[in-house]
Formats: sequence, structure tokens, C-alpha cells
Amino acid sequence: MSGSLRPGASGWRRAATVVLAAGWTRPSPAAPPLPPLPAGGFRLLLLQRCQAQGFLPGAYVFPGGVQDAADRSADWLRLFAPHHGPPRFGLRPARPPPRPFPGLPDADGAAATQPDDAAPAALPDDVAARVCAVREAFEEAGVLLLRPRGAPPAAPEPARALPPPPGLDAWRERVRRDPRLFLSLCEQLDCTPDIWALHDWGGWLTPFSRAGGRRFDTSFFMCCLSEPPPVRPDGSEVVRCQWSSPSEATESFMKKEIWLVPPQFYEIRRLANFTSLSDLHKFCLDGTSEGIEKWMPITFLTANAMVQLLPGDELYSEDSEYLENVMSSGEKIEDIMKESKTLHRLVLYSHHVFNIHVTIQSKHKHIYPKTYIISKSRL
Ligand SMILES: Nc1ncnc2c1ncn2[C@@H]1O[C@H](COP(=O)(O)O)[C@@H](OP(=O)(O)O)[C@H]1O
Ligand SMILES: CCC(=O)SCCNC(=O)CCNC(=O)[C@H](O)C(C)(C)COP(=O)(O)O
Ligand SMILES: [Mg+2]
Repeated sequence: MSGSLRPGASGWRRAATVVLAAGWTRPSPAAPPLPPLPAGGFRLLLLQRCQAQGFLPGAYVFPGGVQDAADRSADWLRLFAPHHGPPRFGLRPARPPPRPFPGLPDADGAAATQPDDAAPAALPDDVAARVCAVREAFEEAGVLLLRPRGAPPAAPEPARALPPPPGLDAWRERVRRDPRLFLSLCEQLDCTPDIWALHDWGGWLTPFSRAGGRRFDTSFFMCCLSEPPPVRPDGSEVVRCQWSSPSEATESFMKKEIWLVPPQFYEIRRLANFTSLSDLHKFCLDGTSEGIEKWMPITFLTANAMVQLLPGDELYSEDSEYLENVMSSGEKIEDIMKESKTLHRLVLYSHHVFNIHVTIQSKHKHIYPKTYIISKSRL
């Protein structure tokens, strides 16, 4: 039996998610009818989680989920062979791992998660995480981020999803029930997961909110697609989808049409720095070459707002105490902000009113969002 990487004593689950950014230049059969974008623009795929979900019900997220033992199975080796194999499967050399938050069980914060079946790990962590993200995109959205075996790499062009072959719905149901069957589907299609189209982007560790709460150690990947693939929410875990540019998603969030949680809001604002898909793709190909950052926000409760502090902020403290604790103050956020200069934080006034303050330089040649403050009239 396959098994998700179940939480160990610490409760952490290893997860992976993929931000799909699709070019929107010319009419495409799969593109929903949406207003034109500025030349070269792109839209992101957002999926709404069903209200019955135990974690983030109703939120709009990128496709993703918990890693399964099947995602790192030795069986993938024969599918990737003879063109690709250990140690890097044709990927660039591994980036230095993210700096761990003190007190987390291992370098990437998820040593407590072990495969149920104790199978030997066959794929490197970052390859298994890509397989997981590709499988989740298929399960949740019906998007096949696959590449025919032996096909030359799409880079430097943005990738293309595989057009859905007949009978795919039945396969999706089977894979949802047993993630090991994703490999069988790939075999039948003579494809591999297009791990080369998924670029390291960053990662988020769920902040502490309450004792025993679910915590994810999530790797974020970016995938640039030349055009939007057809998307069909599974209707169970995911009930709706939408393609939105970063500015459309921000507007939609502020109008309360969609609800985003801080990591997704931050990533959408970060992506607002890119004016075209080709800029974003170029950045992915040569931008974040020096390392990956994985952040655990620290929750700071003030008299009138909840703040999510990020590394580099002057109030952020890399102290293991904050793995399972929040900070708090009886002061108003406006008074706290008057005293603060070195900022990397989200200020959450309500479910749909978030500000981002960034005055620090990005690390590893990555890019951070610009400070984003919504007008007082919306508060
Ligand atoms: N129809 C549904 N209603 C509520 N939760 C659902 C669901 N279908 C799937 N899920 C939940 O979605 C999670 C799987 O997400 P993913 O595959 O993206 O990791 C599982 O949560 P648990 O992790 O709590 O079991 C699963 O129970
Ligand atoms: C203030 C409250 C928060 O910020 S909660 C932050 C939640 N986000 C994360 O934990 C990191 C990113 N997580 C995700 O993208 C998804 O929630 C997921 C992929 C971990 C979801 O996994 P699931 O198995 O439930 O689909
Ligand atoms: Mg999911």
C-alpha cells in the first residue's frame, strides 16, 4: 500500500505545490474568455479548495498537496531511463538547501515525516517533490505536466501541458485513490513527469496557530506554460478554478471574490514584478541560481491586526520558541510600524485586507514583492 508522508511526532507534512503561469497572447481553445492582457502577459492558475477540507477550506491555492511514498519510488528510475537518471535526472546541480529554522527536526524541516512503508528513498528530495507537484496538478486540475520520454527539453521555450488523452477521467479517479498509479499512467502515455519545467521558487512552512494544528513543509515550484491548458477541477477536493494575472488576483481578493492565505498572497504580489511570461521564464532559467529560501512566518498579534513576520524583518526571531508560539503586543500596528525600519512582513487587518511591507534586499538573486499598501478607505 502506498502512503502519504505521514506526520511524525512534530506533525510536519512534506508537501509540494506548483504555480502555473500561462501566456495569454493569442486565443487558445482552452483559454476561458477573459479580458485581454498587456502584450506578453500571463495568468496564474488558482484552485478553490472545497469547504469540507480540514485545512484552508474555501481558500484559493496553487495546485499541490502532501507527498506520497509513491512519489519517490524506485520504480520511477526505469521510466526516466535511459535518458535521465541519478544523481540529478538532468536537472541542474542541487541548490544549497534552505537554512533550517532552529528546532526543526532536520535541514528541510521534515525529518519527522517518513514513508509509511519504509521503502528506500530512490529519488532525490527535489525530484520527488516535483513528481508530487505534477501528480497533484493532475489529480486536482486534470493538467498533465508530462513530457514524452526522450523528447528534447522545451527550455528555453516555456513548456506545454500534454493534451488530455481519451479516458483520462477514469485514470484521474484511480490515481486519486492510489497515487502509485500515476506511474502506470505515465508508462501508458510513454511520458515522464516534466520535472525540468518545474523551477525552484521557494518554500513555506506553516506558521504556528494552535497546538496540534496541521503544519506543512511545502516546496514551491514555478512552471511557465506557453498557453493555458484545459483545467477541470476534480469537483471533490477542488471545486472551482480561475486564471488570473497577479493584478486581477489581487483585485479579486480585495473584492472578496476569492480568499487567499498569506503565502499565496505574497507569491502573487511577488509575481506582480514580472510584466511578461518571457521575463518570468527567463528569470526562472537563470534567476534563483544561488539558493532557495523556505520561510516560516512568525505570527505577531497586535491590538488591531495580525502580522506575519518573515525572515529579515527586525522583529523576526530565529528562536525555536516561535516554532510553537506566537508573539503578541497590546499596541496598535500603526504605533508598532512607526518604530520599525527593517521590514519583511504581511499585515492582516481582516480576511481580505492584507498589506505587505518590504524594505530588505532579496537573497539568492530572488525577487521579493514591492511594498503593497491598500488605501485607507478599504480598511
Ligand atoms: N471531497 C473532499 N472533501 C474534503 N476533503 C477532501 C475531499 N477530497 C479530498 N479531501 C482531502 O484533501 C486532502 C488531500 O489533499 P492532497 O492530495 O492535495 O494532499 C486530504 O486531507 P487530509 O490530509 O486531511 O487527509 C483529503 O482528505
Ligand atoms: C495565517 C494562516 C496561514 O498563513 S496558513 C498558511 C498555509 N500555507 C502553508 O502552510 C504553506 C503552503 N501550503 C499550501 O500551498 C497548501 O496549503 C498545501 C499544498 C500544503 C495543501 O496541502 P493539501 O494536502 O491540504 O492539499
Ligand atoms: Mg491539495
